[in-house]
Amino acid sequence: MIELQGLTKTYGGKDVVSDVSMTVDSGEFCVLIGPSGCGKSTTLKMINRLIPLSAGRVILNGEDVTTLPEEQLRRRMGYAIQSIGLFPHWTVAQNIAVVPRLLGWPKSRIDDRVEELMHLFHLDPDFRAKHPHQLSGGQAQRVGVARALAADPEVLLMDEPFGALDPITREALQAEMQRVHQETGKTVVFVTHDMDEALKLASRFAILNQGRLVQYDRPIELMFEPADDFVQDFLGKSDLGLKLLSRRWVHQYTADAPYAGVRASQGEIIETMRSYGHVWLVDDQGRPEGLFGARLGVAREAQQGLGRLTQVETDWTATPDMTMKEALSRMVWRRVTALPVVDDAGHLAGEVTMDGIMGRQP
Ligand SMILES: Nc1ncnc2c1ncn2[C@@H]1O[C@H](COP(=O)(O)OP(=O)(O)OP(=O)(O)O)[C@@H](O)[C@H]1O
Repeated sequence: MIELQGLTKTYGGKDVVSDVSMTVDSGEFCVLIGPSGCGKSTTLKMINRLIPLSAGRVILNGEDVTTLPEEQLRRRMGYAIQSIGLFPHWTVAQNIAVVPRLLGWPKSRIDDRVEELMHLFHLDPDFRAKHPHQLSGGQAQRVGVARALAADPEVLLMDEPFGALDPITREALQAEMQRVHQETGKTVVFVTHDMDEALKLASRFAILNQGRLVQYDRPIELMFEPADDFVQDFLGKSDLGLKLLSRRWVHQYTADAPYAGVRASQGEIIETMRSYGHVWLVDDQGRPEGLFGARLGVAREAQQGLGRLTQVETDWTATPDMTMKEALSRMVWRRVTALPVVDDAGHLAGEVTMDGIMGRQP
């Protein structure tokens, strides 16, 4: 666990990081994100004292980081950065072993650890003896992260570690990072300005603006309860809403569906529609056949009576295990504000609606 208490950095009389307080719990993947120049890197570098604090404290598992000897600090906090900083004349194995060697580990323990890390990062054993110039960008970055983890630190600090990579390599490394985080359970503090990357990796977002921490929350809370207009605008420019819906399921949003049997009288159907704004017509087996109302562009027509019946076709029903993003896409494509949710037998089991998406926090 890391506690930042009133972290402040002043340059030339101006606070570039101002009174940042937050707690990163053990095993958390915390992403520092915000516009360029908002103080992300400065905050990160103050955590491991690469930049001295102007005010505040950093507490690592109960101990004040400013009182830790340098050597302990390097052991307990791994650090990986975009430009990697591998030593060019050293082999991959020597580069990974930097901190263990500084700590005076015996050679056999170092060799074992290097092997373990190369395996963890899917680096071929042949790479042990290679030099950094013989590696691709992605391989070098893996070595950089492996090096940061070498002494099994309590915390891993990462400053835009994948920023310089092409999109495909970057995605591969993000997936790898996700896996390594799950396998090692490390506490990670990760700086990025890339919202996609943040969403893929973060369990918590720390959003900074002009040196201040404006919100520290889980992604879902950011979406439903942005702390202020800045956060709302910042997130609004990303497709966070859609990304979150891609991780939600239709069964989480399913509500009871207003319906009428095919044999229902016109009066009954109209009455249900008056109450709910739309009504599903189901056949004798309870399978949805048609929809009155809830179709964009026919609302006025529907108000005056039943309006046009929209035939339900299989490609716009939803199933409970479908993502909400897919359900929303079907709604948009079919220009309807409600989709029938059907069970395995095709029976009407409920509905998902545009209002439900807007109003519900599953
Ligand atoms: N050594 C320094 N002296 C003076 N000002 C500095 C120094 N280092 C950083 N700053 C200023 O502090 C502010 C925060 O910088 P920082 O690098 O932490 O931002 P960032 O959020 O990581 O930005 P980016 O996303 O562009 O990397 C910036 O306005 C920067 O100009």
